[in-house]
Amino acid sequence: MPSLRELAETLGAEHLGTIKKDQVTEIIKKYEKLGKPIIYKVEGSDVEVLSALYSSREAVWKALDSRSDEEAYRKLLELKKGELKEIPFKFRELDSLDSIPWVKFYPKDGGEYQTASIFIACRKGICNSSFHRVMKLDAKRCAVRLVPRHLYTMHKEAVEEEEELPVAVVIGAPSEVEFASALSVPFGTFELEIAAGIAGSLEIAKTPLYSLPVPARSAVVMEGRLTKERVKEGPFVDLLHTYDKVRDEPVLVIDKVYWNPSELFHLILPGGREHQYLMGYPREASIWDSVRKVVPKVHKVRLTPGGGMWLHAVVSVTKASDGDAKNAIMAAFTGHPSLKHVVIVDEDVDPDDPEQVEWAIATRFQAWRDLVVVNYARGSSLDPSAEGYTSKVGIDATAPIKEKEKFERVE
Ligand SMILES: C/C(=C\C(=O)O)CCOP(=O)(O)O
Ligand SMILES: [Mn+2]
Repeated sequence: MPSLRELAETLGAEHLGTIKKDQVTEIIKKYEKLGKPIIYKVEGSDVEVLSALYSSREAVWKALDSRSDEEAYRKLLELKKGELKEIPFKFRELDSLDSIPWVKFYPKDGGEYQTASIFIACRKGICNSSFHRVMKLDAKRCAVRLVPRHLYTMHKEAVEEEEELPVAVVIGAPSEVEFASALSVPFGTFELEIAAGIAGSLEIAKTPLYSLPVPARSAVVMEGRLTKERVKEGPFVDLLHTYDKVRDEPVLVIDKVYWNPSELFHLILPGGREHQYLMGYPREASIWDSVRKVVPKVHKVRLTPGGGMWLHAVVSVTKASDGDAKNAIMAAFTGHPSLKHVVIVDEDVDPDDPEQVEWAIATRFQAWRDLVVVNYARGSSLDPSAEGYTSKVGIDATAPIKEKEKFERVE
């Protein structure tokens, strides 16, 4: 399993030296457009940082040691458990939270944040690894956004039993760990074992205070406790490039901060390409898996950038019967419950080309026949237009099978 440093160097990372905190956002944005990873330091910290790593589809393939979407999707979907090999904990202790880089990425963000922070917690025999953004409150305390999934449940149960939840926060973990921690696997499946399955095996070390398993080849590990205390977290620019609202979220009290200087710390630009690929790519895999069960062939699944690689998908398929496209719409919504709008196109339309997709809607779609609307569905917490429920829309922009000639795209 290559470390983030090895992967970044393979992808031709550019070394930038030290940059000022208020330049971080602009610089990452610039290099994401170029599809080039960068290695740098942020003023005030000795920790070496990596950004713009997953800023192209090819970089994601490389990270997952794959040569196509199908190969990468299969690795993410297999959910095969691999061996966790324990080695000694060799990190060096840092003075405080202030020794690592913290960045306020956008003017109205609620504070300085960590964005590549993976939380590892174990409780009652179940371990979990998942991404959660962290907002710094002071030298010992942070606020953590717990989207209602597994860590949220573990913390809720701990609070109900009047306990705190010990956690390890890992930053700069190998790619397989990052992608596995962005997956939506059943509760009880430990994402680090899935990362080990993707990579073959995974070296882990147990943290000194709480004995939590962390990837040994990571840059920073923090040990702390998720408490019952709540504070305002946010606003914070999310995948959709809007300010996610302020919520009351749990306080994380930090006990120890450790550093492994041979690995690279990771800062992900909120709402940037890397954020979209890391969160969206596993959901593409899940849509692909769901749709391929109901149509003869799925050619491409694209969670499109305008929808934050989260709310909008275009899927190209080969149909066996004309009703297949409607089933593909329903399958896509099942594969990714946060999906809001999906367009199904034929194999002659490229989902990567918005003009071709629009052409398919213009020439092959009739709303009375091809529009699927599902009201009062569960949508994404990120959608500022949703009020409790979401309306989901599916567009069947495929041509009738028997009339291919009439709908031919003439080049
Ligand atoms: C992907 C999410 C946050 C982010 O990375 O900004 C969480 C959104 O989860 P929903 O289930 O769509 O509410
Ligand atoms: Mn989980």
